[in-house]
Amino acid sequence: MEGTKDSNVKRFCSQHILVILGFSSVIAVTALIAVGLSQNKPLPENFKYGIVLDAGSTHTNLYIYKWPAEKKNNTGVVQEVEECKVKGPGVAKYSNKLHALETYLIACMERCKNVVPRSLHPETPVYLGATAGMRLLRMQNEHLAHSVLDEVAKSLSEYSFDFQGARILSGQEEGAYGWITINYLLGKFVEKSKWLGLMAGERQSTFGAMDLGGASTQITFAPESHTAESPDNFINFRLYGKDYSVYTHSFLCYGKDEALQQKLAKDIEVSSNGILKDPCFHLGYAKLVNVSKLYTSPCAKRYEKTLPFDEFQIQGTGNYQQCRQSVLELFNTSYCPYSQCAFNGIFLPPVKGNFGAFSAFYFVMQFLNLTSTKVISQEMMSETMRKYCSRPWQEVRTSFPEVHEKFLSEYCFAGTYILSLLLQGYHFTDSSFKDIEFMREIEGNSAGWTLGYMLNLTNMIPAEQPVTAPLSHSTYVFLMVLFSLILAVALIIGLVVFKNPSYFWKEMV
Ligand SMILES: O=P(O)(O)OP(=O)(O)OP(=O)(O)OC[C@H]1O[C@@H](n2cnc3c(O)ncnc32)[C@H](O)[C@@H]1O
Ligand SMILES: [Ca+2]
Repeated sequence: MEGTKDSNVKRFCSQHILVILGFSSVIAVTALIAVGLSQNKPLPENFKYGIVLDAGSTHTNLYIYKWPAEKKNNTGVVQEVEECKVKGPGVAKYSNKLHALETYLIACMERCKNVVPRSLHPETPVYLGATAGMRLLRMQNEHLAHSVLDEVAKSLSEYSFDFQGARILSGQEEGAYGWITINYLLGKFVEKSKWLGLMAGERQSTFGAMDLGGASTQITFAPESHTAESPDNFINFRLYGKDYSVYTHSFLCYGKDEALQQKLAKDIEVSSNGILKDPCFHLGYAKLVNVSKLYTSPCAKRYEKTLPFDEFQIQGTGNYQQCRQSVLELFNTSYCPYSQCAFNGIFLPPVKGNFGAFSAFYFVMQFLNLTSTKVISQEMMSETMRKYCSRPWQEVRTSFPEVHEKFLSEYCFAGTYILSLLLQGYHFTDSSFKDIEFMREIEGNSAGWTLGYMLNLTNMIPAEQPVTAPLSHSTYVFLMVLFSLILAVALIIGLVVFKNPSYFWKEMV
C-alpha cells in the first residue's frame, strides 16, 4: 500500500517535471528567437544624399542619389531617387551667351531643394561633370571653356548644398565610371555567395560598358588578358578586395551627332551643285544645311573645303546598303600600330563577355523595337535597318507623329551607324553581338557615368572587402530557428527517455 502510494507520487512528480521542462524549453526557444530577432533588427535608417549633373554635349541631366548612411560601403545600396532634365542644349552651346547660364540650372536645382530634406542640404555634395561637348570647346578655345565652367560653378555655389566643383571629365574617366556604374548596379563586384553564405563565394565576371553620346562614344571592358600595348587604354582598380585591369577608350567625334556631321562634311566635298543625295535619309526627306555651321565643330574640320555654295540641300534616297558604305568610310582601318585596332589606329583587344550598351545605343534600339527581345542578332538588326531606311519619309512621319522630327529623320543613319561601329569598329562577331544588352536603366537607376563618379568621389567603393558578419540577417535568423527547434526536440526526447528508459526496449521487443 505504502509502496503503491509512493510510486504514484513519483509518477505524478516526474510527469509534472516533464511538463515543466517541456514548457520551459519552449519558452527558452521562443525567448532565444525573440532576442536574436530584436538584437539584429535593422536600426531606423538615416539617409544621405548626393547630386550629380551630367553636362553632356546635347543637354544636361541632373541625378539625385540616396543611400542609408550606415551601409555606405555595401554594394547596391545607392538608389537614384530623381532625374531632372535641364531645359535647353548642352552647356558648351552657351559659350556665346554666358549670361544665360545664370538661370539655366534653376528649375532642376529647385527640385533638389524639395527632394533632399532641408537639414541635409549642407552635407549633400553636388558635382558637375562635363563631357565631349566641353572637350571640343576646350580644343577650340580653352578660355571660353573655362568661362562656361566658371559660370555654371557660380550658379551652383549659390545653393545651400555642398558644391564640390564643375570640371571636364577625360574620356577615360567617362568610360571607366560608366563601367563602374553598371557593374555596381548589377552586383558584379561581390562574390556570388554559396551555401547560404557559409562557403567562400565565386568571383563574378563583369559586364563591359558602351556609351553612345552626341559627341563621343566610349567602350570599356575587362579583356581576356592584360597586355603591355597602349598602357593609356588601361585602368587598374582594386574594388572590394579584387583587382581589375580594364580597357577603355573614348572616341571623340564618334558620338551620334558628330559622326553625322563628319559624314555630311565628307559627302558634300564631292558635290558641286549644292545637293547632297543621301542614302541615310528617307526618300522624300529634304533639309537645308548651312555650310559654315557644318564646319564649326573640330570634328568635321578634316573634311573642310571651300565650296561654291553657302548652303546645300540633303535629299534622302533611303538605301541602307549605300548608307552602310558611306558610314564605313568614317572608320579608318588602313593602319594600326598595335597587334589589333578598333579604327583610326586605336588599340582594341578582342571584345569579351556581356556588354551593357546605353544612352543613344538604347534610344535608337528602342525606337527600332529591338530592345524587347533580349537577344538581338546582327542579321535581325540589319534586316530592320534595311526595311526602315527604305520607307518613304511621308509614311514614317505619319506613322510616328509623336516623335521629335530631328530624331525621327536620323534613326536610319543612327541605326546604320550603331551597326557599323559595333561590327566594323569594335569587331563584334555574329556570336558576340548577341552578348550585347541594350539598356536604359538597371532597377530604376540610369545607366551612365554619373553614379560611378559619385561612388568614387564619396569613397563609397572600398578597395578592400569591408568586414561584415559572415551570415546575412535572414540566414542568421533561419539558422537560429532551425537549431533552436532541433535543441527543443532533442530535449523533449531526452526527457521521455530519461523518465521511462524501458519505453524504447518495450517497443523493440
Ligand atoms: O555624352 P556626350 O557625347 O557629351 O553627349 P550627351 O550626353 O549629351 O548625349 P546623350 O547620351 O544624352 O544622347 C546621345 C544622343 O542621343 C540623342 N537622343 C536623345 N534622346 C533620343 C531619342 O529619344 N531618340 C533618338 N536620339 C536621342 C541625343 O540627341 C544625342 O545625339
Ligand atoms: Ca553622355
